[in-house]
Amino acid sequence: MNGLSSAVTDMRLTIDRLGARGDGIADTPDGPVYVPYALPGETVSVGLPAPDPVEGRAARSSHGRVEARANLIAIDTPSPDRRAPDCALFTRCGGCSAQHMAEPTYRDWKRDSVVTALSRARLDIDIGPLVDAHGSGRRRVTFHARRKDGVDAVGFMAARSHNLISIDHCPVLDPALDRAPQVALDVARLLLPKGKPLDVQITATSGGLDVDVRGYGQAGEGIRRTLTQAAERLDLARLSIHGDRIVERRAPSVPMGKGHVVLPAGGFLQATTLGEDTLARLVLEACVEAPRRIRRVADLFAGCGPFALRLTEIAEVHAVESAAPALAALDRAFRATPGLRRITTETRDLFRRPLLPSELKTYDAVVFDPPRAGAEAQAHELARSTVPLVIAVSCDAGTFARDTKILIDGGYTPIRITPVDQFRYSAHVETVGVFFRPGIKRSSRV
Ligand SMILES: C[S@@+](CC[C@H](N)C(=O)[O-])C[C@H]1O[C@@H](n2cnc3c(N)ncnc32)[C@H](O)[C@@H]1O
Repeated sequence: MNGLSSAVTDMRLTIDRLGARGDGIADTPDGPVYVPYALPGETVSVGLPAPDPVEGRAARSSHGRVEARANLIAIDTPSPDRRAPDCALFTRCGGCSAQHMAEPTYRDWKRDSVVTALSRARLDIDIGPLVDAHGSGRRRVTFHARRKDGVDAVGFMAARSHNLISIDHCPVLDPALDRAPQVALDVARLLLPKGKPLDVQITATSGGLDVDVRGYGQAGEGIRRTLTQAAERLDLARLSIHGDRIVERRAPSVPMGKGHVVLPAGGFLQATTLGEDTLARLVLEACVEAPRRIRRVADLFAGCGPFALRLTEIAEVHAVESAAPALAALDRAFRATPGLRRITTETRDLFRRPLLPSELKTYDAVVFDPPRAGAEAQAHELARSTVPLVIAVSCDAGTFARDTKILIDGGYTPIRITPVDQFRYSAHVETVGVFFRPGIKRSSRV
């Protein structure tokens, strides 16, 4: 335990544990103090800002304890679990929070976020080792673009601030995005004179770079012509504004299973190719290993079909999702790929209208992969259903734990929980949970 007096602004602390965002936490008699980039066992000198500034002030939690965020001044006794970061901008750039952790510490910390979320939900379930799914790196990046004092800048938000850090290289990106910072700057320069801050999303596709700009508003004829010329000069696959296609020079497609999906501009895509492959593999394995033959699967929150296009190799798939352009892209890919079983699609808001037990009864398996908010309404309906196999894919450990508890309270048994790391050096972790409803009869697997 550390001593913390409320009047002091500079102090020495010993770090006791890691927090969910990667901060070191010193447990003081007055409450936890969060120290960015500090590791357990380290003695650190920190500054605790006076109570007023919004950033870094000491705040009282709902339990009445002081939760303080300190600034790291110096690491007095470094941990053997500390490593040199890959990127010179680490600690200044807000993109990564964990480049300072040695591999075993990093892996334990990531896996622990799932363990902690499940134990907070009072669930005592075995959790598998973290599966690394960084692969060749992230295939999509969003840059912020601003004009300040007449100077155009493109980059990421600085850590704990609204300032922009200019980027010309990011080591967590796929090499196919090497020229993305320059492309973002070139495109932003044409649009920033309007005076609005922009987000420039760039995706590496089989056809080349796919660029979608947000924040600009309506594009008139003049700027459309200018952007079309820029797409030519920069050799882009496609350039769009708010998903409105300005020019498509080559199809911005990505392979999924045996199909090729032309991505809807700005639509959801798993962060890394290996991440998508890994999540889909875990989903497929669960179906193949099921105690009975899986003939019909509902793929809920299906996006543009990374699971459906692989599941169709073993079963008929009904893909449900709220984004119509994603389902249209899936349907086109399915129709263009010979030799697959049937895929049907349904545009539906699964928060408001989850599939009901009467609809679910025709499926041997249900996969759901919701946004961070989770699939609470759908989990409640599954809990009332007779679906033999449920596979929950999640990008948020907290809502995964909540939905898992609903399934278990509804009679499902967890078979395997696998954390997957496709957002290297960030606090994000994906989880795949496989659940069986006990008592399902074995059927012929042929
Ligand atoms: C995490 S993504 C997963 C997509 C897909 N499974 C994949 O791996 O690419 C979540 C998906 O849920 C969709 N979604 C968000 N809110 C929804 C809702 N209320 N009802 C149905 N789908 C929704 C999003 O459009 C997005 O495609």
